[in-house]
Amino acid sequence: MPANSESHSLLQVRNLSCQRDGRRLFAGLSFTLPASGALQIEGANGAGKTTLLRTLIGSAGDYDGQILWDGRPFPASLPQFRESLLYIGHRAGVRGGLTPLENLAWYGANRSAAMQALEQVDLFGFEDSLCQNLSAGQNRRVALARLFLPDAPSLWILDEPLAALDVAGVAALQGQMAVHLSRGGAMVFTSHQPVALAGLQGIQLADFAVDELAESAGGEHVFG
Ligand SMILES: Nc1ncnc2c1ncn2[C@@H]1O[C@H](COP(=O)(O)OP(=O)(O)OP(=O)(O)O)[C@@H](O)[C@H]1O
Repeated sequence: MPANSESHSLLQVRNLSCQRDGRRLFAGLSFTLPASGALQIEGANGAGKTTLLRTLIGSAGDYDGQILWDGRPFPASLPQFRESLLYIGHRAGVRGGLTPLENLAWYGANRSAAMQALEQVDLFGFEDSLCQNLSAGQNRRVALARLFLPDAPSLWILDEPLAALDVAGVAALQGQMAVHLSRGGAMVFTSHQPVALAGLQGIQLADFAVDELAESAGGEHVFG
């Protein structure tokens, strides 16, 4: 089946536009993300990357255009979409008053799976420390450990996953992203840094900004 066929697409975005505080962040944004597709959203600070991700996960309903999951539009498909979604936001969702093991348990991981995931992100020995006593990079690793759990959901939406990671952490994450894609998973993420990932496609949000002189419509992009 061709990667860009309607039936094979996981996430479809059609003519998406969004504004905040009277300012249009992006307009005419269309893309299709199939299984094994990876898309990096790029743009300057304040360009609207986080707003776009929050729109894609169904947390911001004030947009124009259409978002479809598995061929069915939001909001009707949101329950099925959320079953397939692993979202790690800017603030990473790590509870400081819990340990790394307890944080992963909160997401449903058993002790054995959580320990293996924490080892993968090089947090062995820190599993019982309170996260509020760990560094920024270690807390980011706790959040990212969810990507190393078995049976991770098929769609990853990640806001700045590389932020605060050291060189080894970036390499480990890129490796796990490649594994996920090889298993038929898909991902959309923001990053100000280049990400080494075969087949990775990119969108510059500035290309979808609207100014007073010209409305840019980027056309349909198919990634995978
Ligand atoms: N709820 C909101 N109310 C008003 N303005 C908002 C809201 N959310 C975002 N904005 C504005 O929209 C713009 C885009 O914000 P966003 O966080 O999406 O940018 P970003 O591209 O992710 O930036 P960065 O690279 O700095 O993280 C900013 O100017 C921000 O102030």
